[in-house]
Amino acid sequence: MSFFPKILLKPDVEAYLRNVYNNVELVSTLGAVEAGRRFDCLQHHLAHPPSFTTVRVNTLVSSVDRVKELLHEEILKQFPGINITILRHSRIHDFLLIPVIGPRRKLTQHPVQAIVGAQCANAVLRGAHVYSAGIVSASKWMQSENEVSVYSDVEGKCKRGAKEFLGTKVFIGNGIADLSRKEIFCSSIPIKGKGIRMTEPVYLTPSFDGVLPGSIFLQNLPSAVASYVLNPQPGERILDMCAAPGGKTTHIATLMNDQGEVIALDKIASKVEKIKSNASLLKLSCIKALQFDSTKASAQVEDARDEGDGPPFMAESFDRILLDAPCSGMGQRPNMVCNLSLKELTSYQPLQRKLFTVAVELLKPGGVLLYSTCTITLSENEEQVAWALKTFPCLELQSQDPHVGGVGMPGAGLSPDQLQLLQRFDPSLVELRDIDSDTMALKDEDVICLANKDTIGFFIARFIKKR
Ligand SMILES: C[S@@+](CC[C@H](N)C(=O)[O-])C[C@H]1O[C@@H](n2cnc3c(N)ncnc32)[C@H](O)[C@@H]1O
Repeated sequence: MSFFPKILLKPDVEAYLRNVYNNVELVSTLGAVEAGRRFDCLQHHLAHPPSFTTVRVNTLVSSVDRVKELLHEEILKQFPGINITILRHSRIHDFLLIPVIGPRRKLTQHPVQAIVGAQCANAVLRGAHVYSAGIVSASKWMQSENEVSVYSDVEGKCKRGAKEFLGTKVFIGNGIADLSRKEIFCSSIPIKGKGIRMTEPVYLTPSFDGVLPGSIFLQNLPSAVASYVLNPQPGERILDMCAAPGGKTTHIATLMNDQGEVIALDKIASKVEKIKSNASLLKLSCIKALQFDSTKASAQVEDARDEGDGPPFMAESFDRILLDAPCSGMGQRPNMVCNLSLKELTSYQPLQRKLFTVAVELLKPGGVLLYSTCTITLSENEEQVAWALKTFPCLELQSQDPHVGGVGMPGAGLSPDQLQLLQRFDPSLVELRDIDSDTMALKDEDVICLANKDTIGFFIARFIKKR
């Protein structure tokens, strides 16, 4: 049983990513040893959660300081006696940072064990309890109210209902069973709801499920940076081409003071419902969420509808466009095991280019196009920027404000000046360290600096369409 693993990747995927992080341009800048060290760091960090839980405050209904006070009270309720300081981000004004304490290496493990699926384990590492559907196996004597040690079945090899599991498992914390083994596996009706209440997770993260609904939105820091960099203004017409579940859509609408029009498209109907419910929960009325394939969102002149309707839309009809593209998602954390094949990992570039081409058509001259992904490959990030600049002479790469992440990664033939304009959040740049009370004794600016770096992997490029 390993306690502190690196992300488990398919061998050809690992080799592909190793090559990305050891590409000729990068190695000539950093040296082979440093490039190798960073790749090791990356693999480690991807398996672990970011060092902060980040919360966006809905500033249209609550003040950031009031929410900070209320969340502080909530954390004291959840973790009595543990002092966790909440910090306001100095540049992302509606953002609160809550340190994630861990990994806590000294927890005692109990004889009663439960094995959960890797997805469920990822959620537990970010503060969730264990839902009964996520439990794959449990000790044969597990009764409700037992103290249970919970493990992730990282390789997905445990048989549902097994009484014992001798394969690879990773300890993720202790909890109290809400149900017995019999209730979980022998019930004639599907069991829903909590199965184990986590009392001692390896990573101590408050659960904000159902806390201050409508006033807060859990969001990764780079996602909030993307909305700020887009810089939407009240009264503008904005297109969010790949919008579900609406994290950035709702942030954009909030930054516009709910004035103007944010058109949020997503290809999948059920996901569009999620955008609508998030918009309604956050009391935002300027969002219009529609199911549509954004690769078809640019109208030929003859099939364009009247302005205001759509899609498809008239060319050059949006002030700003967000293309938060479908991607391989390799920046997501924590991710102890990644089942993505190399074929899938490398399959996104053509779709991203199709969407990008539509975005350029729909953008007004002088308008801003923001391209982002939550992945770390060159092919979906810097290579796409190099392609865009070559394919669309009307586009100019612009600097970003705020720029709190790193710069672009060498390897796609971009100049050093161009790389400076890109914003890459790359966990490979973060030193390996545990977060404990020493971290909380750091100066605020050092904590914010850590929070800016120790995030999910993410990429942002901002373009302007020349007049
Ligand atoms: C990275 S997620 C978007 C996250 C979202 N922007 C947010 O901040 O909450 C990408 C989304 O693109 C959607 N998508 C994929 N292909 C699409 C297409 N051709 N047209 C519209 N949406 C698409 C997926 O359904 C998925 O919800």
